[in-house]
Amino acid sequence: MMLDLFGTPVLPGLHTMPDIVDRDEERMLIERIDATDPTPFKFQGWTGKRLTTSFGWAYDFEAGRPVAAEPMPDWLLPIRDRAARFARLDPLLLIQALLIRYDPGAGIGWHRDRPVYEDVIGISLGEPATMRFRRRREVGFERASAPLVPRAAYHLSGPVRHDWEHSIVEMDRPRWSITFRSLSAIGRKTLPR
Ligand SMILES: O=C(O)CCC(=O)C(=O)O
Ligand SMILES: [Fe+2]
Repeated sequence: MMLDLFGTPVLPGLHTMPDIVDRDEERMLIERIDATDPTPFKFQGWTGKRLTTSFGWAYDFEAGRPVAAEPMPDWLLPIRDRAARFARLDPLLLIQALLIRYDPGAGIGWHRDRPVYEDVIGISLGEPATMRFRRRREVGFERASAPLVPRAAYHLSGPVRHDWEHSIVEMDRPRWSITFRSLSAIGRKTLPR
């Protein structure tokens, strides 16, 4: 994380916590993610190298809307509860889980998460990575970055979630992530019940 002289996060709304899972849990979660048979992210005929499985809700990028997905499996619920405690949220508010496997050569391009979602809490597994952030300014972009430490959690809320875009550069070695999301006010109006 970028810090100023007083150790204050430069990106308001970004919070991190080391070791939200231990090494045994990391191994278990990676096996579980792989066992869900994650599928390539598809968008407008383009197939990405990033493999994903969604629980709770999935965002259908082709249709441009959220669709219901399988409920979160039992093995994921204690992890969701831990993520919620870290973010100081009621675990039941985390209605979506996205499991991602980044094979070598896979990354994620510049984006903001869909507006139907509010809080984003991520857990990094496998290879260390860097999350890059940028925000448009009158001239060019303001930029920042934060390390994604294996087994650590990050929470994107407020300005870093709404005003900044984020991306992860392609890596040579595999990384997995689990992200949990709560609904936004827009999402509460949009999602079918
Ligand atoms: O892999 C990660 O930690 C981030 C994934 C991400 O930005 C997303 O799914 O929107
Ligand atoms: Fe994202």
